[in-house]
Formats: sequence, C-alpha cells, structure tokens
Amino acid sequence: MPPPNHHSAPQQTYHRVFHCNPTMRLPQSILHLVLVVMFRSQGMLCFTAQVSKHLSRPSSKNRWLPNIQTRLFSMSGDGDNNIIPITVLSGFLGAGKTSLLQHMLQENEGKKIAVIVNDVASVNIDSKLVRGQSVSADGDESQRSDEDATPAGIVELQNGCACCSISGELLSSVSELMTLSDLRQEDEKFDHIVIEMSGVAEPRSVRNIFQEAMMYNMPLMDRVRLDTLVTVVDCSTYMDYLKSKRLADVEESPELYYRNEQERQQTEEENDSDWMQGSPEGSLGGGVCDLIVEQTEVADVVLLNKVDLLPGQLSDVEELVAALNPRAKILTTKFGKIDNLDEILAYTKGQGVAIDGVVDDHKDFVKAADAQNCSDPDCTDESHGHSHSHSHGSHSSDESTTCTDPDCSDETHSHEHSHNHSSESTTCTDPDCSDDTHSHEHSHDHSSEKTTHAGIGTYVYRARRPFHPTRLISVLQHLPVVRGVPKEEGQSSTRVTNDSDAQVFKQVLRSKGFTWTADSNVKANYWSHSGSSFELQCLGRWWATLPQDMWPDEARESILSDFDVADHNDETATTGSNVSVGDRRQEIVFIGPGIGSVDSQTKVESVLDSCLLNDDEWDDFCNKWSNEAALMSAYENTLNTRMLTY
Ligand SMILES: Nc1nc2c(ncn2[C@@H]2O[C@H](COP(=O)(O)OP(=O)(O)OP(=O)(O)O)[C@@H](O)[C@H]2O)c(=O)[nH]1
Repeated sequence: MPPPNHHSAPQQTYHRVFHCNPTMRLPQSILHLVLVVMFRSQGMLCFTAQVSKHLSRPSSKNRWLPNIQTRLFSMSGDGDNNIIPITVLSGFLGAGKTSLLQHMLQENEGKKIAVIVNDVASVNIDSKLVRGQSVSADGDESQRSDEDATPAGIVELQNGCACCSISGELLSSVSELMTLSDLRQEDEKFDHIVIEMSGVAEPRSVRNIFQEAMMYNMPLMDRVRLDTLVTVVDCSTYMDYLKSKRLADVEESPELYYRNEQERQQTEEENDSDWMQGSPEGSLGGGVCDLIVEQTEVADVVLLNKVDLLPGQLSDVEELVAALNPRAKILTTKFGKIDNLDEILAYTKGQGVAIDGVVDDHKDFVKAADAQNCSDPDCTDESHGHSHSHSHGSHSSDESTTCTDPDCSDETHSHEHSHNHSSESTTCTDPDCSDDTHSHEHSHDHSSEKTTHAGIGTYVYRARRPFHPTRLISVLQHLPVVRGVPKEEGQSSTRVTNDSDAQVFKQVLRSKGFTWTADSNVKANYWSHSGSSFELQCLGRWWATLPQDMWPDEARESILSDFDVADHNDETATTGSNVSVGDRRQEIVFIGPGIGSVDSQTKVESVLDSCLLNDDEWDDFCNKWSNEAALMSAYENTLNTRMLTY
C-alpha cells in the first residue's frame, strides 16, 4: 500500500509518523496522580475514568464540578461573542488538511481566522504553505502574493506532535494568538482559531489538553473554547488503510516518518529528542489503522476529501465512516473546498465531542446504534432491527422500554416480572420464574443490528455475567489482530470449542465497549480493538461497588441507566434471591462487513456466550464475590490492562 498521494515517491518524500503516546503528557499524569491520591485517601483505587467522564460531560447529565460547569455553560451557545471558538483539523498524513485550511483562508467570508499549524518535522512546510509561501523540493522558499489567503495570525508548532510531545506548547500558542488579537484594532480581532494538527495526532489527546486546562481553571479558557473537531479523510486510501496491519514502525516504514532521506538522517543524528522516545526501538506503538479509526471516531465533522481519486464507491466509505462515528456530519470535498465555512467553524456551538470523554463516546455510540433500529411496525425488511424490549427490572433506558402503565393490557408485556422481549432473546430476572422460554442467565438485545448497503454492520453484544479470561483470550485470537492478545493456548477445558463460528471475528474491523472479566469484581474494563490491535483498558471501578452517596448527584440517572435493578445493593447482591450485578456488564459494539447479518450476530453471540462463566463457575464466583485476591487467582487474566487516564 503506497503512502497517500504525492508522498508516495519512494525514498524521496518521507513523512514522519508516530503513534502518540499519551503518557508523555505531563498535565495528564498530574491529573491522574491527583485523582488516584484523592480516591485512595477515601479507600478507593483507580477511579479516574469514571471521574473524568463526569468532568468531561457537564453539559448534559453529568454536572459535577461546578467550576467547569459554569465555564462550559458560559461558553456554549451563540450568546457569548467574546469567546473564540477553536476548530481542530485532524486527519492522516496527506489527507488534505492543509488544502482545506488554505481554502478556508482564501474563502474566509470576512472572518478573521488565526491559525496554528503543527508539524512533527523540524521544518514546518504546512505553515509556509499557509503563509502563502511556495516551497520547492530543495527547501527554498519564495513569497507568493496571495494576500487574501494569508491568515490573520499564525503560530507554528513544529518538531513534535502538539497532542503529546509538545502538548504544553499548544495552549501557549493559543495564548500567543490571543495576545496578538488584543493588540489589534477592534474590528481586526480574531473571531476564529483553526489548529491544523500533524497527520499523526490523536484528537482525543487534543481534547484532553483543553479539558484539563478547563479543570485547572486556566484563565485562557475564559476566552476560547474547543468547539469543533474536524477529521479530513483521504477517500482514495481510507478502506485500504483500515484493513492494513501496518505498524507505524520507523525501521519498516521510514516513509511514514520522514519527508525525505536528508530529514531521516538528520533526525537520526538528533535522536535524543524527547518525542521520539515514546516507545522502544523507534517503534511508535500502534498501527496506522488504529490512528485512522480514532481520528474518525472523535470528530464532529468528517470531511471525505479526494473524492476525485476514489477507486470504488463513495457510499462504501461513507457507510464505513458512519458506522464508526454515527454522530458525525459527513461532507464530501475535492481539495478541501467546502461550500460553507459555517459547516466547520463554530459548528457545534460548544456542544460537540469536545466536551465528551471516552465513556461518553461509547455511550453515545451505543445510543446512536440503537436509534438506527427501525421503528416502522409494518416494515418487513429483515436486515433492520425490529426488536422491542420491555424490562421491568432493568433500568437501562438505552436498551429497553419499561412498561409502567398499571392499566396496560398488552399481553406481550409482562406485568409480573422482568422480561426483555428483544427479538431473539427473552430475559427474565424473576428468580422464581420457571418458564423455559425465558433466559435466566443474561440479557441480550439485538435492537442495534443493522447492515448498510456496503455491507458494514454493527452489533451490540450485551450480557450480565463476567467472561472467563482464558476462554475470552481463545476467542480474541480470532480477531484479525497482531498486537495485544497473548498467543498461549490455555487448557483445552477452558478454550472455546466452536472454532468455526469464531471465524466470524475475522470480519470485525472495530470493536469496543465495557467488559467484565472474572479476575475482578471491581474493575470496569474497556475493550478496544481497531484493525490489527487489541487493548484492554481499566476505566476504574464499577459504580455498583461504591456507596450511592458517593455518586455525583448529576450523574445518578445516567449511572442507574446501566444498572440491572435500581435497588441493587452490592453487599447483598448474591445472597438469597438477589442476584443483581449493578452496572457490571458486557456491552461491546462490533463493526465490520457482514456483522449486521443475523447469521453473523448469532455466531458472535453464541461464541461470546460460551466465554461467560457457566453456572458452576458463576456459583463459585458469587462465593468469592468480595474477595478480589481469590478471584484473581481463580481466574487468571493474562491480558495486559492499561489504566485509562481519560
Ligand atoms: N487529487 C486530489 N489531490 C488532493 C486533494 N486534496 C489534497 N490533494 C493533494 O494531496 C496532497 C496532500 O494534501 P495536503 O493538503 O498537504 O494534506 P495534509 O493532510 O495537510 O498532509 P500532511 O501535512 O502531510 O499531513 C497535496 O498534494 C494536495 O494537493 C483532492 O481532493 N484531490
């Protein structure tokens, strides 16, 4: 697979790429430390992601820290003209970010746009282009007389990535622009800031930088807001890159790291610079696919650029992008020429993904996927999800509709005990129920099944029992991943046997979501797989393990929506007839070609079901319910788990 467009000339035009390492970012580590210390002092461990979720989503249901709250409210909406909205342009190398920026400056519609241009290379070619300079291959610069396309203000950020190694400089660059603006006449002050990130930047990290700045009450955040995250996608290479197992490795793919041979040699000589030290031996830790998936997922607007070079059907790319990010607005362009700048400048009015967190990204995704469920009662299209679910015990607002009408005479509703009437499974939580047609083990909802015309489908697997780690690993080995899943075989008794069904996982391009593994009854994990990499991240504790008076008031409703029963009590959870598990759950989204078909979903479901603890194991697990050490030794988990700091 050649690198995109003009960068493909072998040995001559290299670009530097690395997968950004969030641990390199100092403020975040400090935040992490503060939170861990804070919660340890109250007898709690690793809780950061749950906290950050509520720090980072104040505008909807989770209004926890009033200072951030007030700021976000004061910044949102059209009302405050003094707040300058920031648009961030992300997108893989060569996708067309600079072309878009040049177009925006050219067609500025009278807007005073200031820009920050980040380039990981030591020579910031993009900023020179944006300044209106032409740059020849040998590095000579000559000034173009293109006054209209010159930005109102420009700051160059080079020699590192602004989302990690030089992240501190991102905010100081914004500050610098604000100072510049202050020095200008009233009618010349900036009204927009656009940041062009390097092609290897992870937008989540950029979002974190601004959220942290807000949390630390940086005065700068009274004057600017991160508003719209735009990802530019090169349509002509997108599908190939997503399937690529390519690792961003400097030895194997120098063209992904350097613009040319001279730059490669120069950088190798200066290789003691910090930003290259992100991971060992110059391998920068991730696949190209992971980066492209993240850039797509964390966007308010996805710009499908280079439609003129598209080898296949535009609808295929559109549908894949929509499957990865159902919330984003999708635009198509050539050379970044969008018709209306308002589609990306201050587009979200402060209500976009910039105020979300990782957990919210997931929840919103699941909600959007569920919303795709067809609600037409007369529809006979089998590829649509037509499930309806009623649950009198589950308080999951996203998953089910609860019948609360005491006069309801609809026989399909149960008014005696809790059922989930989704199309392919019936879940009952009544311990006394003896109806064999009901499932009494866990709950699945097929309401989010959907296959697009390009064959990209999504499926949300749900269950309320933990996975046996060894069996889970034997299934994960069927994902098309080359990183993150241990290779060991495990004992045959603990392996999943239906290998042919497990082949379905080879189709999965992306999977992600909450997962509960039997080695812990406390740890909430986040399953994240994209393309060729798999990772388990620790989000913190399940809310059920904390007394309710420690939950943030504003988040109570949202937390309870993930509970199996509202009156869950962890102390008595597995005693007597009370077998509720709180918010512990499997809620994993699968995306890939063919995944929307009933056949694929049945296979995914049955294979993952076989990884759940069986009845004997579950009894054993319940006996060890509050004994983490015993669970850890009984259900050893060899998957590496990284602490998710946001
Ligand atoms: N054919 C075609 N070429 C395009 C289009 N958009 C951009 N290009 C070309 O693709 C190349 C890369 O575009 P840039 O705008 O520099 O891409 P970028 O995302 O800023 O690239 P990096 O700075 O390397 O991350 C340039 O030669 C552009 O002229 C398009 O829609 N069609």
